[in-house]
Amino acid sequence: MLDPPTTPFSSYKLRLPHHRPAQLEPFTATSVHLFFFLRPHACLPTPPPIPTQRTPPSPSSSPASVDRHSFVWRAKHNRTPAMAMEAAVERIPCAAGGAAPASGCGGAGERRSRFRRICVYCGSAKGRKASYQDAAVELGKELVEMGIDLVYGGGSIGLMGLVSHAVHDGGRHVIGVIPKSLMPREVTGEPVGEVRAVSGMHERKAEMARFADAFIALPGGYGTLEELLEVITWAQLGIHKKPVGLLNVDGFYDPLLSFIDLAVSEGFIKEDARRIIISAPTAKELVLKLEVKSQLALFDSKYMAQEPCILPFALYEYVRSMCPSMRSAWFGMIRSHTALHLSLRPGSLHPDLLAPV
Ligand SMILES: C/C(=C\CNc1ncnc2c1ncn2[C@@H]1O[C@H](COP(=O)(O)O)[C@@H](O)[C@H]1O)CO
Repeated sequence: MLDPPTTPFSSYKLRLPHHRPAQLEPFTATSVHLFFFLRPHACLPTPPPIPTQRTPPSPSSSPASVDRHSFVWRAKHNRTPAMAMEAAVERIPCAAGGAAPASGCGGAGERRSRFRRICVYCGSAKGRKASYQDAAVELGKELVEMGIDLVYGGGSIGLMGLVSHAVHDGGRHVIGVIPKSLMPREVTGEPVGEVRAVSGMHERKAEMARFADAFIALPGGYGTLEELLEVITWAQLGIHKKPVGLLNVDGFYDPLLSFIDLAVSEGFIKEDARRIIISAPTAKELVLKLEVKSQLALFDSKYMAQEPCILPFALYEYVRSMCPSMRSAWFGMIRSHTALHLSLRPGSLHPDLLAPV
């Protein structure tokens, strides 16, 4: 059973079945997929070989046929649901609501995220509202909490200074990538951490993107928007597969998101390209969503080609086990992510995911 929704997010725990057996739903044939979904990519087993003789997917698979399909898949991987669940729980980051592993969970320096380094784009000004500044510090602390290093545009002015100091003070590594022309202290202030000088703005953006496993934009101005839109465009073109997040502090990015939705409805941006952008109002939620998104991409590339019905069930199991207050956000993400797969196997989406959020 999960804690009531009033509990702070960081204190949610996923209960193992042997902790509260009476309150957990029985394992389903699909529980096993949680294991594969949550595993760090380095540990993923080799995907099953594509059979030479395949039955083509029926145009509308029933849930029963999906269960059968899942059962065959599980048999191939030779794991019981209990083994899978135990292993999966071990791998859930604590801040994501998972049970703390025996080794302990927390403290600066320990990496508990699948991301090694996140690139943060943000204002060289602080903005008018204190909430923007608070969010920059909160994001820095979240990176520390999750054991993630920072790459950013260098310098210590505005929100850039707040986030970089928070990460540096928390003991994580900070890389500032800065063009030589912006290096004078009177332009950008005194940077913390490692400073990498580059010849110009283009090289800077390429370097920042190369170092990062994911991107987050805090509120900012032209510079932030330009960096953000470029990295979204690169994702659209398939230049990278790293997740991109908007920290939508106090609805700062609502007008931009509305504009992008308009561009979708007017036929200038494709639906799936719209889904490149992940947004959340708090750093904790955003980092977690980016983790989920990153897992989705991994799961897709490893398994979807062979087993298109697995993903929706794996995700459903995953979300069901997490913080209730975030379920609707995740269900929305999963629904849109699986839209493509629905067209392959309509019966493969769990009915709960079809309900409005
Ligand atoms: C010329 C101005 C400030 C120069 N200072 C900057 N130092 C470092 N990085 C900067 C600077 N200005 C822009 N950037 C990059 O763009 C983003 C912030 O731009 P915004 O327009 O403030 O949103 C940031 O992510 C940096 O990478 C006077 O403005």
